[in-house]
Amino acid sequence: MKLHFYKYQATGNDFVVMDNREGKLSFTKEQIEKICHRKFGVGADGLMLIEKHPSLNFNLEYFNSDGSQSLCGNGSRAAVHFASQLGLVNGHSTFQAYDGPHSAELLSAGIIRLKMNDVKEIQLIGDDYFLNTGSPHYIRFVDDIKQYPVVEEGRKIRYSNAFKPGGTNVNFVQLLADNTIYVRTYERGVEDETLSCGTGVTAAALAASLKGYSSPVDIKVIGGDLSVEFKSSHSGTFSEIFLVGPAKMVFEGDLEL
Ligand SMILES: N[C@@H](CCC[C@H](N)C(=O)O)C(=O)O
Repeated sequence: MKLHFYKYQATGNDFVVMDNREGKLSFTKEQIEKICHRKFGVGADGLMLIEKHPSLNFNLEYFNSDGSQSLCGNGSRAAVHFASQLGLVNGHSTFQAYDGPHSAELLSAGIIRLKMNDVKEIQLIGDDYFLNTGSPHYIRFVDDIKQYPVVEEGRKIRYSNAFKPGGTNVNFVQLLADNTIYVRTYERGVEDETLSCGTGVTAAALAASLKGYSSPVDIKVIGGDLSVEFKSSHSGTFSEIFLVGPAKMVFEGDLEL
């Protein structure tokens, strides 16, 4: 079976994207693993299908490279860019994702401003934090982020009893000057460090607000720069959360399954 695909990257988080508006595509876990495999397939952190939705601009089905599903912030930004290339949206868009409906704006120079769903609580676990920004995220603040053993330490927390059976993504965050943070993420479903994680940097920015950082927080990841805007309440909830950053189509082609 020959399938047409588009390859996207959003601050280095990379995705295979397919147009499934005719509803003919569906993949097994093994097929998703093969498409996303960096030696035997196209290679990607995740696979996205853009589908019709009865009332919103489109439906987004997101799969991690192991076939599991969750909300992907960077993937959602890339999907909005792709939907605009397909002519499904013009500037402002609405779509259904894993955690519910979202809206987004396509700003100039391929920057997408994605509205995230409200966050109702941040749990304190020792000196660390846990919250859900559409996907579950554990946050640990560290001093020397560039040297930190992200995969080794991330894997321990991801598979720890506290987060069974679903597991969690794990973010290591260094507080920098000028309201800026550096984030490195171990991603569940990829089971490795990725170059960027949108829901992860969103969680990191909200946790950084508990340490005095204010909206918008500027974020550095291995794959580039992002920012997160939000409003916080005295009761510890967050609303009006936006993830802002670039997404780019890298190439398109046909793959054989
Ligand atoms: N890369 C994503 C997160 C994708 C989902 C995550 N791996 C999970 O399963 O929780 C992002 O940009 O948010």
